[in-house]
Amino acid sequence: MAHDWGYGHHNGPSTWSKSFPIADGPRQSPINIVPDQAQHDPSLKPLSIKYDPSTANGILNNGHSVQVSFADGDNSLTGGPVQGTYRLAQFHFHWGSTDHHGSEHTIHGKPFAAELHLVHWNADKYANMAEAAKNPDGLAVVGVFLQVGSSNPQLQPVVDAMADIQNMGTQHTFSNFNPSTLLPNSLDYWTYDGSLTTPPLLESVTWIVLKEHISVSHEQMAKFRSLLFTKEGQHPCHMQNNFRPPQPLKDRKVRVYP
Ligand SMILES: NS(=O)(=O)c1c(F)c(F)c(-n2cc(CC3CCCCC3)nn2)c(F)c1F
Ligand SMILES: [Zn+2]
Repeated sequence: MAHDWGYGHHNGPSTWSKSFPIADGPRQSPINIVPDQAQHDPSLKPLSIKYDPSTANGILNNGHSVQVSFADGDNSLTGGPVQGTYRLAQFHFHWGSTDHHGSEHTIHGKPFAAELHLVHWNADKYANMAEAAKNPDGLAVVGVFLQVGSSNPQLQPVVDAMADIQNMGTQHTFSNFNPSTLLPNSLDYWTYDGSLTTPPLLESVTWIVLKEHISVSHEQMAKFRSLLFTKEGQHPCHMQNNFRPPQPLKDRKVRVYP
């Protein structure tokens, strides 16, 4: 069944529950994070992230975001709230039509201009990403807020590659890129049990949202918004506001490290 979900008036987040009833489930993402209500937990560990830049193997406009994928390799997320080793599959972004909104998670109800998601799957327990995504401990996504300010040179290779993937369905080679250059200095985080923020909205994600943001310039954000939701030849529709709003916390607690 071809899904035509998107972020428009007729196929956006408020319509997703029609095809994906889990949209109203008990552990949906994103959420609003209230720092003073987050709980300390002595069992939480520091995050350990090690990536191999040689495994970057392409950049894609999938009609929902810009995504850089990685070949299976020595890209590990360990420690933090997770047990075992999670392997990086891809990273992508969500952003707004202005610099004042666009992130998926919010802090005290405040959105950032954009949010980077580094998607990892539990390689100790599952054979691949698709298998992992069907299990409650299958995925771990690191979320990093982007705040508009000075230009971020570490983002520039991704921004430059956008010229080659303007239309939905286009991809380009993208190699020798180390996504840890996109991480802030501090790996302090909030964590909670959640879901994919796009259909199929599977409730298989341990979310790890970093407290420290990275910078992005207004001009770099304009390049994100130059991407298109639409295919070549279709009436062009700029890729922006590709974020799901915060979902009910329900019976969940947010924990904080340290
Ligand atoms: N915003 S998010 O929550 O970080 C986020 C993710 F974590 C994802 F894993 C995906 N995702 C979706 C698939 C198809 C798989 C197809 C097989 C079944 C699982 C999904 N690949 N990656 C995704 F699109 C996304 F937006
Ligand atoms: Zn995402």
